[in-house]
Amino acid sequence: MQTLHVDVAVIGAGTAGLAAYRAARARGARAVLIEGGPYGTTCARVGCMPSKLLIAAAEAAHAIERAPGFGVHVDGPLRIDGREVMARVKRERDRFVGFVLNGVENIPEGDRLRGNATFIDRNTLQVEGGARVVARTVVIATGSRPSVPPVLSKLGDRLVINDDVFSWDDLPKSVAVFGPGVIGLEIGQALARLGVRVVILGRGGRVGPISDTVVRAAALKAFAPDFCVDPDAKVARVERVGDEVEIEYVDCGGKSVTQRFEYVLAATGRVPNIDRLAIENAKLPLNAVGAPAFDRKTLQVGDTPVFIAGDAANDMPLLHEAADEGRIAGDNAARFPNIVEGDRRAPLGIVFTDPQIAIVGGGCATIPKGSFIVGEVSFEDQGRSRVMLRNQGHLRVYADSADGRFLGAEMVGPDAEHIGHLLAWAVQMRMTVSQMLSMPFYHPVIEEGLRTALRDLDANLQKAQRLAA
Ligand SMILES: Cc1cc2nc3c(=O)[nH]c(=O)nc-3n(C[C@H](O)[C@H](O)[C@H](O)COP(=O)(O)OP(=O)(O)OC[C@H]3O[C@@H](n4cnc5c(N)ncnc54)[C@H](O)[C@@H]3O)c2cc1C
Ligand SMILES: NC(=O)c1ccc[n+]([C@@H]2O[C@H](COP(=O)([O-])OP(=O)(O)OC[C@H]3O[C@@H](n4cnc5c(N)ncnc54)[C@H](O)[C@@H]3O)[C@@H](O)[C@H]2O)c1
Repeated sequence: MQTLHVDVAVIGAGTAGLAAYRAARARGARAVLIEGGPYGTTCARVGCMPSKLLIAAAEAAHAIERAPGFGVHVDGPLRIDGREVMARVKRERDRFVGFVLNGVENIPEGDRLRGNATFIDRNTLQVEGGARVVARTVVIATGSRPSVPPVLSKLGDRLVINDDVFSWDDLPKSVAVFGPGVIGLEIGQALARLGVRVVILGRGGRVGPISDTVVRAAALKAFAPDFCVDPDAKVARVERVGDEVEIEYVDCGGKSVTQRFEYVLAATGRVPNIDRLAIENAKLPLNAVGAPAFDRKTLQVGDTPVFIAGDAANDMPLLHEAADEGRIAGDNAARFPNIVEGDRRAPLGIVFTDPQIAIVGGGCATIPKGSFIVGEVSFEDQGRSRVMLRNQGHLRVYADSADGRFLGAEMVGPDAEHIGHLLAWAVQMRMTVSQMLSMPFYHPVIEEGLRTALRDLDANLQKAQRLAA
């Protein structure tokens, strides 16, 4: 068996792994990139990009359905060709994957190892059916996979995950989505707008990444016309019957119903791929949930020569965070033991539903209770939003009650992807609410709604300061 001696071994050629490999190489390290599955990254193959392509088709259909509200009519019924929809999703997806594959092909062949890696010890990896790799340092960048609850595990080929959706040649007639998280809401709403009968059933009351109850209520109100989304559903039975799945549940009208669906989509969360690495052989320090304990600024696991990045780390399982973490981990793996802290950005999460959701600064659940003041605005009467018939949703903004520093926001509403960016930049620049209000606001724009929320926050800050004096 061949044994390779390298400086840095990166496990996983996804977004984090590719960034780690490139950062290690940039520092002059001899590095290898080990991949057990298909090249192309989760984001491009079955994640960010195909989901946004499906959503884009749904937006086109929805724009036609909304047009009569402006007095614009398309005579004749709307026709959605599921085969054409899926063909475009896959064609464009393949283009994005192609760019990643080109990048992988540019990596010297000797640096690319194929097969699943497992730990023999902290510095030694076995590549399944291939070489043994002895490395000065290792970067774990193995991503995540869907976690399927036992109640769905007996549905055979009627149970699908996100990967399966993007391999469909045609749209199905009906889908029951389990999990009103980010994936469930994005894919569920897109399918519903493309004419698929959809129900979204959750557990525990969560809606996407929202933690503010006012914003959560506004989101449920906004999504209601598209489908029944019950974040804490009472599901009595899930059973395969022939080529369908029969579900007995309490619907959004409070009625107990039994309905059949062509597919069940499991969107019930993702688990990091760290359980198939024989990680126990590396004797790494573990956290409370049994995962490697690491420093989020250096990505080092304890004081070991092992680093972790991307969804495998399960800190902020988002694309831009995976890229940042990969870069920091790869750089530090090459510098080891002289590691440095990398820059982390202000937290920002966006859900591409309609209306969109944005969570800035980690949202209100991450700010200690009693230490912040809230300002808010409803978009129902916001000028530009009404002009465009997109007047739904709510924005809540939070500031430090001691010094007026802006801390974050939660929003469901029009153009939340753009408002979210403005607000995340303000968090990262450590701006105060009055500094934000001194910035330009054009007329008539959706950002005027943001100004209303900031003015409300400013007034509430002043009130709190007067009361404290
Ligand atoms: C449907 C969906 C939509 C999404 N949309 C967005 C979005 O709009 N915006 C956003 O920011 N994020 C989005 N995400 C999240 C984003 O895709 C992930 O955070 C990101 O892709 C994680 O990158 P990664 O490098 O950690 O993992 P991956 O890209 O999954 O790479 C991990 C790699 O490791 C390999 N591997 C695993 N185990 C081993 C082993 N033992 N040996 C060798 N190789 C191994 C895997 O085969 C894989 O190629 C979405 C995710 C999904 C599922
Ligand atoms: N736009 C984006 O940035 C984007 C899009 C898609 C995915 N992602 C990433 O992928 C991650 C995973 O997404 P996800 O939607 O799978 O997870 P999630 O954690 O966002 O949501 C999972 C949902 O499933 C529910 N749930 C759990 N068990 C259940 C059960 N037995 N029955 C019904 N509901 C159940 C949970 O309460 C939660 O609401 C996200 O956290 C995000 O980081 C990001």
